[in-house]
Amino acid sequence: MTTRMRIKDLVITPIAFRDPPLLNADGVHEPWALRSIVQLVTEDGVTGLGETFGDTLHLERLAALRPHLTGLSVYALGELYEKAATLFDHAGGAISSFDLGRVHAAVEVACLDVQGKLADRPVSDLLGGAVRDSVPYSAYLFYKWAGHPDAEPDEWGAALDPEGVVAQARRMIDLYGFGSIKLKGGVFPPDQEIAAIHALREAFPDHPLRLDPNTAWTHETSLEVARALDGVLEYLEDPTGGIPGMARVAAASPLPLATNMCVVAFDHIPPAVAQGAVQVVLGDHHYWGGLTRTRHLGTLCDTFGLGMSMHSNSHLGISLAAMTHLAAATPNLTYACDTHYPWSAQDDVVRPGALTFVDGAIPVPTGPGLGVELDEDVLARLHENYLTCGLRKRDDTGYMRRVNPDFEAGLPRW
Ligand SMILES: O=C([O-])[C@@H](O)[C@@H](O)[C@H](O)[C@@H](O)C(=O)[O-]
Ligand SMILES: [Mg+2]
Repeated sequence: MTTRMRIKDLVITPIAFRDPPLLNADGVHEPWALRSIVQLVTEDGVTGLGETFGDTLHLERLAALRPHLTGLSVYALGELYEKAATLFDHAGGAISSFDLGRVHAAVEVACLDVQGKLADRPVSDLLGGAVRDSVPYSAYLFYKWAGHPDAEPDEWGAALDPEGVVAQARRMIDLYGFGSIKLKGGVFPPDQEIAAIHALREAFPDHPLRLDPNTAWTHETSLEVARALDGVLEYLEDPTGGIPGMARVAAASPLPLATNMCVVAFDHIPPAVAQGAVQVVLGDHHYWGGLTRTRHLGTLCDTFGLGMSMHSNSHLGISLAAMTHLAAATPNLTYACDTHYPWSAQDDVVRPGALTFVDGAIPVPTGPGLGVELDEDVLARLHENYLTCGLRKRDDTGYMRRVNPDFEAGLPRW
């Protein structure tokens, strides 16, 4: 094996970037979002990039895996998975499939970036080849405060009622050209969120719409909302919790149900399919063990007649590039992908130019690997933010409670 293929080191840099006060069922986003940037270096000095979570437990797992990567081929993805599974005792139940997937994904994406660079091919080619030249994303709207407490209002302003939500949609669509819209719900009583969806429908008659309350509703409320928005939404995302709960709603819902909460690992698929719990799975390579495994998820969704869409959390451009290659190579990705990118674009670690929205879609990068370059100066600045911001784990509920001590976190809320 040539040294070009063998892993010498994995450099993991935790970072923090500005995040607006976006509201959700758990609370509100803190002023900083955590992430980490992965640089996988081969013995010959080829570097592969990855972007992953930044919470302490995940960073500790990556640090524990790091010495076991030395000498491994960047092509040995099966061996990589087995090493991580053994190290964290997946068979003995010490780590869930979901958490193992998170760890594996962090390294796998960087391996694919190296593979692409060695072969002088884009990552989409390594995943079976792009079936589309560009990947559509949706405008991901959030109820939000005008600014963080004790800070100036941000450029997006407040969105706390249907008018505010429509104004946010208009700004985001003017800036990026998105052709479909998702509203993060679970924040206000359901009738207010139904009113916001109707306002969006009136303002944007041709945009497919989605609503995602992150399990804030009971079975009865979920069905009431599904019936009220029948013919208005393309799907309803995670109205209630758990596979059996979703199955109960799905049995009577006129709308298809989607999830990124009750089906997040391969072992969730058999019960979800057997119970008819969901009609659309939102894949996410950061959860599902990387790009190759999420591409396999696409095939499984196709096999079982499930639609496929893509989930997002706060992220930067390395993740956006990876998502774009994956979505480009997944034929049955039947919906525009979610992305938080407009909320964090100002702080990107990727040099400008490789990823640009055109009419709400990202043209698939054609350069070798992920096709993006790291800006080391921005990385250093965001790492400094991490060192000084004091956050080590996302805590939307704790932050909300510091502002509003009466906030009740229990779900379902309505
Ligand atoms: O960023 C948020 O507040 C979202 O609610 C995120 O945490 C979810 O994971 C996600 O976007 C979703 O679709 O559920
Ligand atoms: Mg969701």
